[in-house]
Amino acid sequence: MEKKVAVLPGDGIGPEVTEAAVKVLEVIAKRFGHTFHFEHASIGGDAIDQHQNPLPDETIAICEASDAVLLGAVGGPKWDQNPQALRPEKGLLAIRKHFDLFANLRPVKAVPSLLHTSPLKEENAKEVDMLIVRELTGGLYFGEPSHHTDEGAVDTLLYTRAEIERIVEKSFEFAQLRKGKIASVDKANVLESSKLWRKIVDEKKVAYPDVEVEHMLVDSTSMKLITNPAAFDVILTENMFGDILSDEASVITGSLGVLPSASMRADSFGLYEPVHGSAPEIAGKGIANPAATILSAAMMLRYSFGMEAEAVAIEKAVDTVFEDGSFTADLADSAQQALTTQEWTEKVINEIESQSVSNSIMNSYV
Ligand SMILES: NC(=O)c1ccc[n+]([C@@H]2O[C@H](COP(=O)([O-])OP(=O)(O)OC[C@H]3O[C@@H](n4cnc5c(N)ncnc54)[C@H](O)[C@@H]3O)[C@@H](O)[C@H]2O)c1
Ligand SMILES: CC(C)[C@H](C(=O)O)[C@@H](O)C(=O)O
Ligand SMILES: [Mg+2]
Repeated sequence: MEKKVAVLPGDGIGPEVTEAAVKVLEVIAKRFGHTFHFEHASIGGDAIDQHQNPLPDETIAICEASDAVLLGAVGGPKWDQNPQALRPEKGLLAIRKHFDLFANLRPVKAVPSLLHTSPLKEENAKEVDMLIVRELTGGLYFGEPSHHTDEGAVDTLLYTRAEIERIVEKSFEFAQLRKGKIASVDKANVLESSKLWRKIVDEKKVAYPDVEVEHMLVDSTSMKLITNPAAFDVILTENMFGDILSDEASVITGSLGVLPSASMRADSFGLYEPVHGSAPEIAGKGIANPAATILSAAMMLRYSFGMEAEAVAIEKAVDTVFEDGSFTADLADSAQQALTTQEWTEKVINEIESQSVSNSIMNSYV
């Protein structure tokens, strides 16, 4: 297959981790006989510096001409004092909105070889396998009015029925493919938008009798994520709650550096990015963990290109490298044992290449 991928490295560690993921995708292309065309474009602070715009038209055009987008991260102290329209984060919100990427999938799965780094007791963490389905193009992030003066400030939490219905349906579809359990997380004891959210979840669940639904409040959910994370299958929630709960859930698995994400719309086009940000304090040192971006690339292969075997090849290689005890600094026991971003990526690449050898040996016996 031939596919076009727009690569938006962004800021901080973004360029380091996207470079790693592109290298892995190139190896996958070679091993499985595909052609991936990569076109790089700017977003975030990088785009502000070059074009005075966190999401230039040229970047949108490159993404529109692509089958999927791979993004690193945006933001950093350099742009923190900029006016709102020139904040790197605006570029990220704008690209999500422009492409109508309403469904943000954030899988959180315990990796046995990382459990030593989790602050949770091993018996609590080891069975964790959840999918956070976060609404991504509505809610507080986009509601108008939204502005501030020195005397006051306003943000607006707005959800339309249609916006809620489509994310609720997505979460039911995913629950049917998993353990059939949804925790729909809201703040219906206070927020009007959450009351409508609950009503729509209840309406929709009639069509999915095989799925069990529990409504949960976001405050106690954040506690249960720590005390009993294995109890969750699909967590369905709105934009802001999903942002916070996914960073919290990353702690269970050991590091924010291993959590991937996919942002999808109704068709197969998607944007793939790590859950983490631009980590400015470690940027340029070559020590960032590229696993989250490499695993996001695997999600791209699965959801945008329908390449399941290729996605599994990456996921297996990442697991094997962790099992071998190879870690970047965020997960290593000591600085001496830590691999650089490049060294760790090379291990994943070698692993994929050795899978190819064992597969061809297998094939020669069939
Ligand atoms: N999707 C995105 O582009 C995105 C997401 C979150 C934050 N941000 C932006 O990133 C900037 C920094 O935000 P922050 O510090 O709150 O969050 P962050 O996710 O960048 O970092 C949080 C912590 O995790 C560590 N970390 C994150 N990714 C890592 C990796 N791959 N390897 C090793 N360690 C890693 C960092 O060093 C830091 O200690 C802000 O400007 C924020 O707006 C962007
Ligand atoms: C950078 C920020 C706008 C973004 C968000 O809140 O969605 C980030 O935290 C994320 O999780 O992707
Ligand atoms: Mg976040």
